[in-house]
Amino acid sequence: MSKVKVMDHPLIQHKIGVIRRKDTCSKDFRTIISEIAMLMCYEATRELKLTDIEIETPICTATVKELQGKKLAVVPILRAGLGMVDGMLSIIPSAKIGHIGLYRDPKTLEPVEYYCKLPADSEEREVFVVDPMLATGGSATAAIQMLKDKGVKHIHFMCIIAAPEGVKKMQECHPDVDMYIGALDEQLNSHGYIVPGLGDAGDRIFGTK
Ligand SMILES: O=P(O)(O)OC[C@H]1O[C@H](OP(=O)(O)OP(=O)(O)O)[C@H](O)[C@@H]1O
Ligand SMILES: O=c1cc[nH]c(=O)[nH]1
Ligand SMILES: [Mg+2]
Repeated sequence: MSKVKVMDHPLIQHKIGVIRRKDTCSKDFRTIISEIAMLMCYEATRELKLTDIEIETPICTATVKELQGKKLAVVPILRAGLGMVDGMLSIIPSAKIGHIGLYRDPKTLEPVEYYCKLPADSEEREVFVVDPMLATGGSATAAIQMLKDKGVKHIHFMCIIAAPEGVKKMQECHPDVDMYIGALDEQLNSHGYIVPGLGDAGDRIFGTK
């Protein structure tokens, strides 16, 4: 069964409180989404493996730690996932970026695929799929299936707000994928929006509604 880590860091919780407010403007919303993504990335990379290497300091030879093995990739689910990329790159600047385009059909709530472009060596990378919202789980499970179909094996999922329905669907469909969640909310409403949530993350990031 996948590991589910709900963030308890006070800075993350405070910032999530600010983006939930309906009067937080697009500019502030974008900035804070990026800051949360950076803080969550710090937590989500806590278990990356290290190896010892020998280096020369200006004083002597020393054994230091270096990230071992697999390189990293960040894969945002368009559009809203784009808002998390810069924050993550600010602390893992060498990560490659893939893009998966999916939108949720407003009537059926089913994900509709429109784009997929991944780094050439994604199969060898530790991939972090990012999207601020996990609602029914349709988009995240479909995106992760697209990655698996292309041979990606080491997948983690990061979202800022999750509904219990989405977490359950992820665990059923992808029990091998760890989940890092900023806040676990109560439920979905009849339109498939997370309650209390923060509304439509993509629209709030890009100012489209
Ligand atoms: O778990 P689900 O029920 O699939 O809902 C979550 C999805 O809905 C939102 O995207 P949206 O369809 O609004 O696209 P957008 O990012 O382009 O706004 C959100 O960013 C997720 O991708
Ligand atoms: O609450 C929700 C649900 C899906 N997508 C969003 O952006 N917000
Ligand atoms: Mg949207």
